[in-house]
Amino acid sequence: MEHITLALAKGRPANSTIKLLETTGEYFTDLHEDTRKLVFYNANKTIKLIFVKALDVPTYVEKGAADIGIVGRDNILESQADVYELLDLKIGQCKFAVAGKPDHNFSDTQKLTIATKYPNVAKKHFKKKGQPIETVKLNGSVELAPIIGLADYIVDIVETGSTLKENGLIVIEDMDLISTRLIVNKASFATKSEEVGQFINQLKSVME
Ligand SMILES: Nc1ncnc2c1ncn2[C@@H]1O[C@H](COP(=O)(O)OP(=O)(O)OP(=O)(O)O)[C@@H](O)[C@H]1O
Ligand SMILES: O=P(O)(O)OC[C@H]1O[C@H](OP(=O)(O)OP(=O)(O)O)[C@H](O)[C@@H]1O
Repeated sequence: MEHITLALAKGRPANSTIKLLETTGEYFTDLHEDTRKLVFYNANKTIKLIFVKALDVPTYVEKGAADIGIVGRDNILESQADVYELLDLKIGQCKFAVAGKPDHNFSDTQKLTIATKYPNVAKKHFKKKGQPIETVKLNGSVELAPIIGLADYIVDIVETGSTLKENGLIVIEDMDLISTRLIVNKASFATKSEEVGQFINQLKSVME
């Protein structure tokens, strides 16, 4: 059988994903060592595991540099990559939301400024509503933007809601539900169907 390349998002959900892979019996040499290595192999070298910045995972998969990717749906939506999304790993569950100050009072016709790590997601959401916006791309601490006056609203991830609460913000509108998903390159889905199918079934069997 051909080997498959699996791109895993670095960051918060990585540890749970690795645990899930190990539950299927796949252990990766040196993975738990204190190392800067980014490429790992399972025992019989049928899986090459690469660690990639989360937003790059859909790009690796779309371009075929990885056959399979495991990454948050937030990054899949933001990347707009043309890939198959085949499995919800139910890890890293949160949601996208529009949030702002409780006393927000902006007219619908006014062009709103939205601060976000996810400008494509924000643009798509407000376009559907016919609301003109301008986005300000931030890379973290997004909740600061409405407080400081950098933006009218934010589009960000909400999990427990405590970051919003502690900064005096509220959810104004719920958006998409997010969790860690398995995505597959369209060509690999056809040419490596057996390997890809087996990998997905292994995961499914330990999730039930
Ligand atoms: N409360 C949460 N806040 C942020 N991300 C969450 C949360 N809960 C689950 N997630 C998932 O975890 C992923 C982000 O993890 P993390 O913040 O560690 O990534 P990161 O690599 O630091 O991100 P960045 O590339 O923005 O630096 C998100 O893509 C999302 O799918
Ligand atoms: O609803 P909560 O449980 O409070 O979680 C949501 C917060 O977590 C994320 O930030 P992260 O910790 O990734 O930090 P960041 O500001 O660097 O993006 C997200 O951007 C929110 O700020």
